[in-house]
Amino acid sequence: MKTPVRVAVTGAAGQIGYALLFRIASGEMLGKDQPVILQMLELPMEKAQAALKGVMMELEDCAFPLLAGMVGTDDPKVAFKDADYALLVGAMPRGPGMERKDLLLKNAEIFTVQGKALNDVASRNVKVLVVGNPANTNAYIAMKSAPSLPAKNFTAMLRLDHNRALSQLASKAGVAVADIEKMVVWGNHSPTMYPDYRFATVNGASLKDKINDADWNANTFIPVVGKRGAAIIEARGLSSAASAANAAIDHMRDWALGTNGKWVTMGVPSDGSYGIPEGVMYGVPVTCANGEYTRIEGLPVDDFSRAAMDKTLAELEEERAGVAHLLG
Ligand SMILES: NC(=O)c1ccc[n+]([C@@H]2O[C@H](COP(=O)([O-])OP(=O)(O)OC[C@H]3O[C@@H](n4cnc5c(N)ncnc54)[C@H](O)[C@@H]3O)[C@@H](O)[C@H]2O)c1
Ligand SMILES: O=C(O)C[C@H](O)C(=O)O
Repeated sequence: MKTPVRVAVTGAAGQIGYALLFRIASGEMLGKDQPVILQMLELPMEKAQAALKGVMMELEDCAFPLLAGMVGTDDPKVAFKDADYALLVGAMPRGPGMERKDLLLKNAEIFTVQGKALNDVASRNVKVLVVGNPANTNAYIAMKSAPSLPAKNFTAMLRLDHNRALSQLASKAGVAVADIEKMVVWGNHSPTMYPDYRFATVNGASLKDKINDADWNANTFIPVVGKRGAAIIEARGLSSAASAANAAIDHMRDWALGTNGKWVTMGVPSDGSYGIPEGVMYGVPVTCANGEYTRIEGLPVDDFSRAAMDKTLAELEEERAGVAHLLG
């Protein structure tokens, strides 16, 4: 049996937490031979802590063979202590009348505190995934608040967008999701993201050629994927949870266990390639092996793509400027 690893999850009593924790404890994220210790963070409010207690009781009742321990806390330094993996899900939701800017600032406070706590107490190899919105900028804030951890350890979740794009493409082209390779989603996890299937293949053949519909790409595919989160909220009255948790599992599993050469999308601090300034937390195609991600470099960028990639970059730069004064 392997030594247990420590997995911190924030917002553990929320919707995504409820769809996520049981799958981590059953081995779907890190493998069926990897014991885990769950370190769960919730707000100090009585209701949140009571709900967390209930989730922990249910985890106990599953008698998961891989669940080697559990910690429930309202203290980030307890939740992140020696954490090998940290899934930052908890965030302040947008309330009535709240501007995007207000949301950004409220979350900036949360992710500054959590970034500092990770910096102080987490494993030096901790792999951090930020799910809570605005995910890219929250990840950027956490990264900047943790100067003694490598910047590459901080990532933002674009995988839900990647998976949404795969399903839309599979349905349009009448092919199996599993047969599509080399899909990319560039930029911010927001409606400005740019899902890009120029390089995608199905069983080795070009998917773009097979679909051959530029109008569908610009006027249906890109907006449908970009606005899918809002469509789910409209339909359910709540934001996506099971699919978001599933994407978080996909992201962490691939990062930890590898993709066997398959491209996946991760929001990672830019290395300056593709004209994206260094440090911006931007969705790019990667492969993963041996616990590390490697960007796919050198893809051609045509005029349409340049405009789309710059639009989502401009939004990220605006978000970054909005929180710059908090980051010192
Ligand atoms: N990146 C993505 O693709 C994606 C997809 C879906 C949802 N999301 C985002 O994920 C976040 C969580 O969604 P949800 O549906 O689970 O929300 P939720 O409101 O059901 O749960 C969030 C939980 O986080 C807790 N929380 C808030 N601030 C916290 C803090 N500082 N520390 C610890 N816990 C805290 C709350 O008490 C709550 O229990 C939201 O920001 C949502 O917009 C992102
Ligand atoms: O779109 C949202 O606000 C929720 C979430 O980020 C999603 O993409 O489902």
